[in-house]
Amino acid sequence: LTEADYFKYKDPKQPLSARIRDLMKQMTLAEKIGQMTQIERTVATPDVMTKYFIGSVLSGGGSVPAPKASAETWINLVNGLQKGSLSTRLGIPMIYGIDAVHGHNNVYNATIFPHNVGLGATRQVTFILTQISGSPQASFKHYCKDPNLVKRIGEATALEVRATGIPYVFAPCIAVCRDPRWGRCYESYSEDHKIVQAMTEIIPGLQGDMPPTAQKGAPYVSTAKGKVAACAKHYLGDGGTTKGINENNTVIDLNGLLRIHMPAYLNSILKGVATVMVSYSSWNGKKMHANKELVTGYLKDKLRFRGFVISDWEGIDRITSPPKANYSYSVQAGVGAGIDMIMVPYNFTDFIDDLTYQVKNNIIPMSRIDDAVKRILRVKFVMGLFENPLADLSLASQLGSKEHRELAREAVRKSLVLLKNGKSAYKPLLPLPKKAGKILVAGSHADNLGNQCGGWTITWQGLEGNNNTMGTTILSAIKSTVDPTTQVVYNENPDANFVKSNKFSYAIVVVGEPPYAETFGDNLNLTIPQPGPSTIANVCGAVKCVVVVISGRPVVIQPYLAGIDALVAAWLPGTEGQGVTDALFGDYGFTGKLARTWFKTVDQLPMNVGDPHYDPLFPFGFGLTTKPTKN
Ligand SMILES: O=[N+]([O-])c1ccc(O[C@@H]2O[C@@H](CO)[C@H](O)[C@H](S[C@@H]3O[C@H](CO)[C@@H](O)[C@H](O)[C@H]3O)[C@@H]2O)cc1
Repeated sequence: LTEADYFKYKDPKQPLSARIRDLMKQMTLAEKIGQMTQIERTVATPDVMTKYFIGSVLSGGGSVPAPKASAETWINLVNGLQKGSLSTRLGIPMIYGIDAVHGHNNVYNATIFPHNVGLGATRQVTFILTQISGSPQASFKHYCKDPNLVKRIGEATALEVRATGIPYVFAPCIAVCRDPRWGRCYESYSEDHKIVQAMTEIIPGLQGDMPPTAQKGAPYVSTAKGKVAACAKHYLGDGGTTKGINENNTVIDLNGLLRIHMPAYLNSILKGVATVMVSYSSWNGKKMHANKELVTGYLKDKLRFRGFVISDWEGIDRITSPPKANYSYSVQAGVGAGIDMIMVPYNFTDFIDDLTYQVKNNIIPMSRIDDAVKRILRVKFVMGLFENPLADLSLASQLGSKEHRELAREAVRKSLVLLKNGKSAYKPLLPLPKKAGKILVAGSHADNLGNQCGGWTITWQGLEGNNNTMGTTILSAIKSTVDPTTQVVYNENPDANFVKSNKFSYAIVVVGEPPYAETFGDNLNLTIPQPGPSTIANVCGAVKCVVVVISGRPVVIQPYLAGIDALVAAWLPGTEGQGVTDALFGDYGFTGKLARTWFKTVDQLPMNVGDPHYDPLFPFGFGLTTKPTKN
C-alpha cells in the first residue's frame, strides 16, 4: 500500500472507533446523507448508488429481481448494486435489507417456517408465576424450555438469506399483539411479553452469539459466513393499537408501555441486535416516527443502544395525515427524533435534497447527522461488510435445504395446539390410526401451500395455490403418512350426502383464513370465511372429524365446537405440512400451548391473560397433549 492509499478506516486491524473516526472525518455532507438513505430495489441502479452515495437498498414485500429468481440471480442483483457503491470516492459498501420474517419468505424455494404466532406456542410452559427477578434471562427458561428451536430457525434463515447475497433482515418482529383483530398479529410471538422476550433468542441465531467481552448495547454481527444483521421491530407499541387497527394509536400509560411493549427490546439490545425499526403507530396520539423522547431519550440514551435506528417504509411520510402532506416537517421530525436511516423508499432525491437543505440551514444540526452516520458505519464495520462486500455462490445450496425443511417440520409439530380431543376425555380421537380403510380429507386449506404459508410469502400479501413455491401441503403429507392400504379421498367442499354415503372411517377438515398482510388483515369479526364453516358442518355432522384451523390468530370457533370431535390450531405452518401429520398420526405427541388467548366472541376483545374480565374459550397456556404412538 502506498502512503496515499492507506486509510485507517480500511484497515480491519484498527480499533472500530478509530476506523469510524477516520472515515467520518473524510466524508462530505452528501456522502453522509447518502449513508442515511435506503432505497427500494426497483429504483436502484449501480449509477444511482454511485451518484447519490446510497447507503442501503431493500426489497419491499414481494420485490424480487425475477419471478422464481435463483440464488445466483439474487447475488448478481446485490453485487451489481454493491459495485456501484464500491466505486465511490470512499468505497463505503451498501447494505441490502429484506423481510425474512418466517424464513427467507420472498424467495422461491426458500424454507418457509411457521409464522411467529406458531413459534410462540412451541414453549413448554410451566406455570411458575414468579415475578421477573434478577437477570432478565434467568426467568425465561420457565417460559421457554425450547428457546434453541427459535435460535436454530434464526441460524437456518441467516444461511438462506446469505445464500442470496443479502446481509440484513428486517426481523424479528417483537410486537406484543394485544388484540387479534390486528392484521399483523401473526407476526407477534405472543400477547405475553415474557414469551416475546424469550423468543429474542432468534437474534443470536441470525447474528451469531455476542462474545462476553462485547460492549453492552453495541451491535454485534459475527463475521463468520452465514450470519446477518437483524432488526428488532417495530419500536414501540405496534401490537397495542386500539382495536388492533394497523398503524393506529396505542393508548396506554408509560408504566403499561414499558411493562408490556419495551422488555423485549432490552433483551434484543443485550443480545447485540444491530438495528431497530420504528413503528408506524402512535403512542397516546404521538407518532413514534416523531417521538424523540422514546427513540433518542429512551432507546439511545437510557438503554444505550449503539446500533442504528431505521424508519419503516415511508414511515416519516406517514408522520403527517395525509402522508407526505408536509415532507420537510416529516424529515425534520423523523431525523430529529433520532432515526438514523430512512427507508424512503422511492423519492430519494426529495429526501436527500430536503435533508441537505435543513442541515445547511441549521434546522437539523450536523451533530444529529454525525450520530446517524456513526451508527450506520459501526454496524457495517462490525459485521465485516468493508472486508467482504461482495457475495459468492458458496451458500447457494442452503436455500430450501433438506436440513432446514426438517427443522421447519419440527417447528410445525411443536407449534400445533390441541384444543379438543374427542367428545369425551376417555375417548380421544387423536392420534389417528394410519390404517383405516377409507378416510376423507376436506377443506380450503388442505391442499393449498399458499394458504398454509400465509402473508409475507413470495409476495407481500401472500398467494393462494400450489404453484408459488416448493413445499408439502397437508393433503400430500397425509397421503405419504397413512398406511398404503388406506384410501385417501380428497374433496375440498363436500356436501353431507357425499360424506354420509361414503362411510369414511374419519375425516380431516383443514380450513381457516386466506393469506393477508398488514392493514389488509385488520378484521373486526374474525370469522372463518365461508365455505369453511359449511365444510365443518357437512363433514363433522356425518363422520368423526378432526378440524385443523390454519389462521394467523384465534378465530371464531365456539359455534362449531360441539359438532367437532377434535380441534387443532395449526396457525400459519409454512411449507412443511408434514409437521401437521407427524402429530395427527402419532409419530410425535402434541405439546404446543396457546401463546394467545382464544376468545369466545369478538365483543370480549381486547382480552388478555390477567385481565379482570378474562373469560376465554381456551385460556392462555392451554393445550392438550398426546403421547407418540408406539409403532
Ligand atoms: O398498494 N397498496 O395499497 C399499498 C399499501 C401500503 C403499502 O405500503 C407498503 O407495503 C409494503 C409493500 O412492500 C411494504 O413492505 C411496507 S410494510 C413495511 O415494510 C417494511 C419493509 O418491507 C417491513 O420491514 C415492515 O415491517 C412493514 O411495516 C408498506 O406498508 C404499499 C402498497
